[in-house]
Amino acid sequence: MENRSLNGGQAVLTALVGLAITVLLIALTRRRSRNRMPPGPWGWPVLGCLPRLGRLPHQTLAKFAEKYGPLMSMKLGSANVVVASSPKMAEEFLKNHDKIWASRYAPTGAKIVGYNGSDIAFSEYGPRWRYARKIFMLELLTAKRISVFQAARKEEICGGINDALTMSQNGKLPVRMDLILGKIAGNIITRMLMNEGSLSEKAARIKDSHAFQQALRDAFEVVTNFYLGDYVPWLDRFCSKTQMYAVAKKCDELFQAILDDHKMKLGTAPGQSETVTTDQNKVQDIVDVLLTRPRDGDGQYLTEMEMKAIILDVLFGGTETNAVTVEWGLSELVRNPRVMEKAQAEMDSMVGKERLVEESDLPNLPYLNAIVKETFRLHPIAALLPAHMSMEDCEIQGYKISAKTRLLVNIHAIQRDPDVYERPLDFYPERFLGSEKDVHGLDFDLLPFGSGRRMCPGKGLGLVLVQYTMALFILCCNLKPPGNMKPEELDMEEKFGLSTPRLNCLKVVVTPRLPKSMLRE
Ligand code: HEM
Repeated sequence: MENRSLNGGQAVLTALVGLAITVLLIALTRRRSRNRMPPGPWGWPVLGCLPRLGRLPHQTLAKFAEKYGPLMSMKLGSANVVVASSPKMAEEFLKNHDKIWASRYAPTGAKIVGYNGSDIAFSEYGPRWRYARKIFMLELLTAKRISVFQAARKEEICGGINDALTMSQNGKLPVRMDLILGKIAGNIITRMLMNEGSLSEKAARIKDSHAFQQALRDAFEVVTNFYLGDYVPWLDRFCSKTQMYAVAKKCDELFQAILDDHKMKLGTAPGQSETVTTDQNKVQDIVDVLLTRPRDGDGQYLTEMEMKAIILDVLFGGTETNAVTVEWGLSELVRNPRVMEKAQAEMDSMVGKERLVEESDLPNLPYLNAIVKETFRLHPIAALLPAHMSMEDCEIQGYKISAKTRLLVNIHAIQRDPDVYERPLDFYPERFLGSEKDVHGLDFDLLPFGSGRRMCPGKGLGLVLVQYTMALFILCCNLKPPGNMKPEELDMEEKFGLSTPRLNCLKVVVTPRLPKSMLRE
């Protein structure tokens, strides 16, 4: 009897000890995961995972995510980096914890060319960034200003198509579309910045000069090129920055000349707009607006340096993005004649062949819009969003991520997620017909412009540029691969960078669908 009650007591004791150990283990596991970074791939000493990223880091990171999950962490050099690779994770960072992650990591090249973080794209989150971004969105790129330059866009795109047709000699010769599209986008954006009517001869020469185009290309390279000091800061002193400073100086001289020219015409200095009389009938370009905007109620105004940084943002943001996206879009149409024929049929039935398509036609062209969305999905300009940075510690999915961690959102992986998109690698615009899904930053599985506080402030202009350029090409030309190349043989290899262009430029033969004279209407 005594023995039995002893056994019973032992059993209760054992159960209690077991329970205590279980509770302790659960508590420990929870605590460890609270203090733990998300899982991720191994890295080398000093360089971390950098050598493992390869030529196309967005694709490598997508493969890592298949193994380690949609929230990964790793060291790139000595930098702590987290990578979000699913729509849910993108929403966690860009919506649920947006404020914490709204700062930006600025690479050295961007700091040097971008006036040490005075621009919008690479500046840290703070009052000056908020101020400049507000002006950018509410004063520079208003719907009204975008619409005022409608005729300029049409003229430049028609001019580019005309050039392509002339160069191709009725389909005999292949044409480099990167050059045609780069020129169209560059001309449109510089006209919005520096409208012809407001330029002196000197400034007009600067705008059209080879030196200006070259300086912008060089600056883009400086911002985009890999720089080891951005990842291993103690190696910074051994890396040469001479070239970066030379490019920055060249750009600054050109931007200063543009400002000075406008100032001379307006008779003003920044922050002294009270003295300015502007001709109400003249279309104000972006530089005019920057120079003539009155001081704010609290006495704030943009310094000349900030204005030049904004000019750089407009040139960078508005040119490469548009040209690269349209080049991908046209590549897909060349590779998929079925889609091209369907798009041309829509164009013929909605617009006809007696006139050119107008921007006001765009809402009535659902298939074209689906093509543009599908292009943004398969070929996002920012395959990885430019690195965001956390301003304080942040807990996500039970993982504790420390302040100053860099965030990469893998848009490439998200927009090819087989759980979201059936046959994700196919170019199939029909998937968007009748769907509410759009690119405005609310659908976390389609984020070509990002989302949240850092989302692209040029989305309205960017969309219309891509849609309208595609529309005019679809209406006015036939594009085919050169020689005996079959459409499906066109290579679609990517190059990694701030934008994600084609590795090899698109070369096609171009023939007219409409009389060439219509392009000069
Ligand atoms: C096809 C067109 C375009 C695409 C796909 C595009 C895409 C993007 C993306 C993905 C970002 C980063 C968002 C993030 O970090 O979350 C961005 C930022 C930015 N874009 Fe665009 N963009 C386009 C056109 C434009 C245009 C036309 C402009 C101006 C004229 C512009 C100016 C900017 C600026 C200033 C930023 C930095 C915003 C910030 O950091 O606060 N973009 N864009």
